[in-house]
Amino acid sequence: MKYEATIGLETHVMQKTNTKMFCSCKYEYGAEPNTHVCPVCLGYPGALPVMNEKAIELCCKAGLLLGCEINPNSKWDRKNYFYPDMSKNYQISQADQPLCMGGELTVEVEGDMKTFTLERIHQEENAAKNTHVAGASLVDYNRAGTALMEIVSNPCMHSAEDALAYMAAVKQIMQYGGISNCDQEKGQMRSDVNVSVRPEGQKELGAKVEIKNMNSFAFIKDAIEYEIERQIAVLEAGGKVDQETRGYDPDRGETFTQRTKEDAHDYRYFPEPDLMPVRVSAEQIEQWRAELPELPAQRRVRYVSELGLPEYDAGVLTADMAMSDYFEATMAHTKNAKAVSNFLMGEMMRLLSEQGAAIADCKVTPEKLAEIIALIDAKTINTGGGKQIFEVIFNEGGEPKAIMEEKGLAQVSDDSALEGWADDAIANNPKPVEEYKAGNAASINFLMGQVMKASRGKANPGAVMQMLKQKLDG
Ligand SMILES: Nc1ncnc2c1ncn2[C@@H]1O[C@H](COP(=O)(O)OP(=O)(O)OP(=O)(O)O)[C@@H](O)[C@H]1O
Ligand SMILES: [Mg+2]
Ligand SMILES: [Mg+2]
Repeated sequence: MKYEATIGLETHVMQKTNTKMFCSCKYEYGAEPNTHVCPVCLGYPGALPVMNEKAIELCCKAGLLLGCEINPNSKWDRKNYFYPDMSKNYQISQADQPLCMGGELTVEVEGDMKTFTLERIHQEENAAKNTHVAGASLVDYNRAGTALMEIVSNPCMHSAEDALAYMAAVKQIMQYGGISNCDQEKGQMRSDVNVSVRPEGQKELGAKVEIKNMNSFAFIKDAIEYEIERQIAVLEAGGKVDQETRGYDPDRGETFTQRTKEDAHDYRYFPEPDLMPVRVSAEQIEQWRAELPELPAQRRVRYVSELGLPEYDAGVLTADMAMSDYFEATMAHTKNAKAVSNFLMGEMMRLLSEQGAAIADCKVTPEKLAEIIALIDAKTINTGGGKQIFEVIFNEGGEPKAIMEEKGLAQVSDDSALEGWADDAIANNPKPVEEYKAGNAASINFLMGQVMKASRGKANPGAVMQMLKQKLDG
């Protein structure tokens, strides 16, 4: 029998707010444990929560970026559970009236464009961080109460590849939108992965297994693939898949039972009596919409249609927001988009990856790159000279013109110098000369190479080619 897998993701994203969701404690990653806490986020009796407006703005903007409807009237609920990561014994969340509803995302998966739909995005507060050590569990409440959104997809994905493409797109959009840094190593983006399997053609979805709190894309891929196979094997053996929560063991590449059968009802949600409903006016939504940044997909289209870049370049440049911002900044000082793109995809990416550096710390500023390109366009230096200058500035800093002079990189177009090198190349290489004259046009490239070498890369290649042709053809 053939089976179809179905996947739905609940993606938790920590928003970039200065303070926590319902109190004025700061959140600082890596701070001394339990130093950013107060009666509200520790849940002392009688302490009253106060809503963080910035978090509401970021959640709504995330919704607008993902095509959601913004709910003008959402409300808060308590999700009750007993576990030390939430000392109040409930988490403030949104049950039936979330801030954002619906939404969708179109992404490329292995060459096909696919649209995945969202059920909702709701605002909630984060739980504390538990660390389990031998014989004990340690709790750090610094993270408790920080602003966290949950982006819930519909069960609309069918493979690990779908899920990864979806998550990568969500991450990119959150980063571009300034909603979150989505640093997975810092737990800023974590997903609960829901997987089920059904015989092909069956209408109802199979029982779902939820793998909670996954932050590595690689582990999510492995866990989904393992789980699909496991569930198919259960069905093939005539068994029934239990609805349960499973954990993923990265060392063994397997999932294992954590908790069986747990339903949303078990949490016993009830309305939060200490907070007013959230009212968002139509004017406010329009103002936020107007503030939204351009997304990678929109930038890609613009780079092709307005700047004339190849699709490939546009895709590479927009994949990383910092790279794309650098490209934009350079374009403020030059009109030569292709030259900028070539430098970024070539020298810049090579040097950054060789040195494990970040573009934000790069000594070649957008202004300096534009200046190097201007020197090339004016034929003051050739492209090779430009690359040398780029690398020097990248490593040591400095000014393009000064480095050009210091290294003697100014291009030689002067006829007498070129003529001397061309004559030498012809005299010393009778074989390629003969081949060229016999009709093998490509042989001239060897002679060209000799002249460039003799000039130590400084000859103007166009002028050299012209000079050689004149001598050989004439
Ligand atoms: N049969 C199924 N197979 C795969 N995924 C499913 C299936 N049914 C539901 N899902 C997915 O499971 C997720 C359910 O998330 P939701 O937040 O609504 O409930 P929950 O898991 O009970 O809540 P929470 O984990 O936040 O306490 C959604 O992403 C949905 O797409
Ligand atoms: Mg959920
Ligand atoms: Mg869940």
